[in-house]
Amino acid sequence: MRLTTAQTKAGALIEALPWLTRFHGATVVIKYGGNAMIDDALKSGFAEDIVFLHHAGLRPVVVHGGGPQISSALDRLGIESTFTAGLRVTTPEAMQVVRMVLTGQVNRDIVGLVNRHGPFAVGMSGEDARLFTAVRKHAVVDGEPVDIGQVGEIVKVDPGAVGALIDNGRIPIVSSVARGDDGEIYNVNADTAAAALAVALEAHKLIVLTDVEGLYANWPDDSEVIDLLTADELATLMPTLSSGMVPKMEACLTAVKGGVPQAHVLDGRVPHSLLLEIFTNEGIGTMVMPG
Ligand SMILES: Nc1ncnc2c1ncn2[C@@H]1O[C@H](COP(=O)(O)OP(=O)(O)O)[C@@H](O)[C@H]1O
Ligand SMILES: CC(=O)N[C@@H](CCC(=O)OP(=O)(O)O)C(=O)O
Repeated sequence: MRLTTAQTKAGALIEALPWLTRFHGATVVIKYGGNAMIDDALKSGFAEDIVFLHHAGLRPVVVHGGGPQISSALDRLGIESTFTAGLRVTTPEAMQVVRMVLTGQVNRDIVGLVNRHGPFAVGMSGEDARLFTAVRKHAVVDGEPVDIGQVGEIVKVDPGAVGALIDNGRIPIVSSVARGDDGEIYNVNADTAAAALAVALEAHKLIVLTDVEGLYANWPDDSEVIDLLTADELATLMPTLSSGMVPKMEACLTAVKGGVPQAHVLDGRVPHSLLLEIFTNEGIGTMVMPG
């Protein structure tokens, strides 16, 4: 029997039923960033997905980065961007730009896109209500600690304000800037910040959107995506990973070891990848599970 278009659509909705049941009330922390955040149509689609999750009874929280946007702002100001071990070397001057771009620009853009659909999104910085407290982080290169400026390592998360917003029917949108008890502000990698928040909120899932299909088994060869791996398998792989995948997979590992049952890396270039991952039987991207 040939299915009509309407029947195919009904089939897709019914496929979502067990997942709607399973994830009703679940807190999902979504890291949105970088290169998945450049295209306008994808950005609008991302906002729709977040609102869809909200209406479907999940509790979405967005933590965002904005590395490419920071780099172009620094470039316009004639400030050079350098990275050590995947982290931006952040001078006090660069830190002002990081804060301005992440909290003042990227955060506002995402809040605006979500709020096209209703009064849901509330933007926050990790500095607000002491959400993220950080200390100065040193990168390690060839076994030696290297000063990378005002880059922060999160040592404490107070998720109270985020929880209160969710309980109030809002969708928190959080920039990855942290405060220190020393009075400094710190630039935190957004993957790392998302993992720390997922653990503190006891989230059911951490989803990291990026600009590749998932973790490739033999990078730079992109013919095989690892669809599932345990935390132990990932820990073994960690020393072999490079560039932007290091903080991403480290974030998945931290989340799962911290009690989050599932952490995913998904292709943010695929329209509605969030919905495909959460509400279809196949799932997509790379999933990390405990064990
Ligand atoms: N094993 C791997 N699998 C997939 N991507 C990898 C791998 N190793 C390194 N990469 C690189 O990591 C990049 C993702 O990190 P990054 O550019 O920091 O992402 P984002 O901008 O989404 O935060 C990919 O575009 C790819 O170039
Ligand atoms: C310390 C550090 O490197 N911070 C990042 C923060 C933004 C970020 O993580 O953005 P993406 O997720 O878009 O890469 C940076 O300055 O680029």
